[in-house]
Amino acid sequence: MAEPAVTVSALEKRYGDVQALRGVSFTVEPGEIYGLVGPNGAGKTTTLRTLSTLLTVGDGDVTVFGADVEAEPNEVRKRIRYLPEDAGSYDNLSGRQYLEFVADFYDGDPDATVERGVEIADLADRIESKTSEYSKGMTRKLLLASTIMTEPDLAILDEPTSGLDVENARAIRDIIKDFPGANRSVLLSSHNMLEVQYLCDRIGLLNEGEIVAEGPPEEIIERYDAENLEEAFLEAVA
Ligand SMILES: Nc1ncnc2c1ncn2[C@@H]1O[C@H](COP(=O)(O)OP(=O)(O)OP(=O)(O)O)[C@@H](O)[C@H]1O
Repeated sequence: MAEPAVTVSALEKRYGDVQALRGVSFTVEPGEIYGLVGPNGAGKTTTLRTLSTLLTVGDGDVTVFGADVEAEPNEVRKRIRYLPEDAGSYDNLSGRQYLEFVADFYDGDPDATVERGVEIADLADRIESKTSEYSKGMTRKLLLASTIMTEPDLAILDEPTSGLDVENARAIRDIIKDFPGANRSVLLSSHNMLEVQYLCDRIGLLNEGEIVAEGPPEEIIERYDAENLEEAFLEAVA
């Protein structure tokens, strides 16, 4: 079997007195969209930031394509791109200039990378406008495009559609759904149950630092004899 994109094993994390993660374990397979879903404060961002090598591992083991995030962070960084929930672009650059700026950090033909980004962002001639003039939805599309235009093996996306209207959220979801290939994976977080049901091959329901249920969304719904994922979540934490 192919090496997992991600393995998280018994991950614990504490911030002072707050126990944010209490033994979280899951894997993400190549080609898979995996969603961590749960309420505010469940530990989603903490998990994603640990995988992205931005936080130390408290306890447990975390690997990305077989590389340990603490022992080999540079190996991990070569394979991933991380889009934080609160990411911004540079106000004085146009959308295209921002994509050019990002493309220069990565291998590959920068022109081809930028063209891919322009196509993914799908902002028509507004790609030439300064990003300070973008709406929230336009900015998010640009940032998502800049994240996946470099074709990382693993895209880690924190709340990719948070705060967006229905149309922009749908556009972002479609971009994400189109991204994985045989060897490319997506790990995303969301508190939107409908979103993960639409997007994800498998999900982990995270609550108070623990995964309370895991599997394909339909299987979880069936397991709890629920109408939808929201109801299944409430059953799982009851
Ligand atoms: N830098 C920090 N210092 C102290 N506590 C923190 C810090 N970052 C997160 N926490 C705490 O850790 C827990 C998990 O937070 P985290 O941000 O990982 O949750 P989340 O599921 O991403 O939430 P949200 O959906 O609101 O973004 C929360 O109790 C939070 O208050």
